[in-house]
Amino acid sequence: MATQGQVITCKAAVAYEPNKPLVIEDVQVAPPQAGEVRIKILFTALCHTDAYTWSGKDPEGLFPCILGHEAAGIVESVGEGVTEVQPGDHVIPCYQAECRECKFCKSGKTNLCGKVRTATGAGVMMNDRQSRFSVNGKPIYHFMGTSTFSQYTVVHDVSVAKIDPQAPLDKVCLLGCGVPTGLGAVWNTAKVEPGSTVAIFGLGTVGLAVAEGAKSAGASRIIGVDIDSKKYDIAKNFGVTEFVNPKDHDKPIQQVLVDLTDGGVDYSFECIGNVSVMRAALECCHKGWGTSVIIGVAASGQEISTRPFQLVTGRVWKGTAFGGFKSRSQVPWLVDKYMKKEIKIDEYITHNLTLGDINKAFDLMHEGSCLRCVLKLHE
Ligand SMILES: NC(=O)c1ccc[n+]([C@@H]2O[C@H](COP(=O)([O-])OP(=O)(O)OC[C@H]3O[C@@H](n4cnc5c(N)ncnc54)[C@H](O)[C@@H]3O)[C@@H](O)[C@H]2O)c1
Ligand SMILES: N[C@@H](CCC(=O)N[C@@H](CSCO)C(=O)NCC(=O)O)C(=O)O
Ligand SMILES: [Zn+2]
Ligand SMILES: [Zn+2]
Repeated sequence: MATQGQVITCKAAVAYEPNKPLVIEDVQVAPPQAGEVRIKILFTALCHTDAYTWSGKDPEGLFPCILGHEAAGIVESVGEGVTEVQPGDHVIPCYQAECRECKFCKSGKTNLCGKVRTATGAGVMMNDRQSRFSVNGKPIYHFMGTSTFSQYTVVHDVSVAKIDPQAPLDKVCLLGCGVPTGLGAVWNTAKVEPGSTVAIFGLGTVGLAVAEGAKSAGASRIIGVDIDSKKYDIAKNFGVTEFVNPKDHDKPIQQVLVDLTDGGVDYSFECIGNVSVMRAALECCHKGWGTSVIIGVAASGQEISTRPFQLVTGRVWKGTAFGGFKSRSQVPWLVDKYMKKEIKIDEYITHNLTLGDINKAFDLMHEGSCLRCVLKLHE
């Protein structure tokens, strides 16, 4: 192809400083080096974690950078030694890598991968610890190893899932983060059994995907907890059977749930990123076996606490990244499940805009009516 081996100049949204509007720039994207893949990003959604890093509260946040990690595109070119994808392949970039060689991958105990994590946390590529992005010669940091708010991006080959070319990229881009995270938190991390009682704190995309996963796992009661009562109408379509607004109660929310469920829920999920809610989510679990899964990302400096007695008496506190899914192996499987209509995606997409509207898309994210906004990157 004409662009292979060449620097590509394209449009990208650059975050120069925390909370300052993103700037659509002409960005130079260097060719992929050994073990790297350059992807033409066609569609990207916004996730709450992009807003979190942009806010300046992420201890790994680096500026200037190109945010974005929930996307789909087509491989433009590959670097030396890349064997598993080739130009023209349809792919989803994966912020959680899967190398199949490191001690994490080999352990069989986790979906975390250690191969490129130090580089992705430092906003650079492994090979030369440099960025492939620049504006007028000045480097721009990568983000989460994906940087999908750009018409072209460079990622490590261990961070690319090759998917069915028939799958609509404007939909399956959501399988880059929020939907798998919620489904996997239920299926892989908690392993919810049929008949279980479940509480979900926060009914955004992640919480609704937890509801969808819990329904498919056969949970008998799925209690949604949100401070925005408007969420209940939409949440019913994802499997939520009861709704509780903490603002309607004088008692602590954990007590409300314990009273509602004869001693507590079997499983709870925190899908907000609020450490007080994380405590409530643990403490609303049933004595002896209740398990609480932390999904929300809390700001730098925030810490969780509870009485150790809560754990001594059998409650279990867990966390999950990308729902425990092994990215390169299981994202294609999730795409196939969507194609067979076994999981929802379209229902999470409430807005469609273009890259030029990205600041408006972030504004929308803070409105209760927006679940996922998908941006089209090319005309
Ligand atoms: N662990 C992971 O791998 C992973 C992956 C994706 C997202 N996340 C994180 O998950 C969280 C949720 O993401 P999202 O995109 O669904 O966010 P979102 O903002 O769309 O949803 C959050 C919901 O929580 C509700 N809420 C806020 N404060 C509340 C409170 N005190 N009590 C009850 N409800 C409250 C809001 O009304 C909203 O409905 C974020 O922190 C995000 O960074 C983690
Ligand atoms: N740099 C952040 C990390 C935040 C975090 O926990 N990220 C999740 C994914 S959120 C996707 O929307 C994750 O996968 N964590 C595991 C990892 O980063 O290796 C911070 O320090 O707060
Ligand atoms: Zn995300
Ligand atoms: Zn690995």
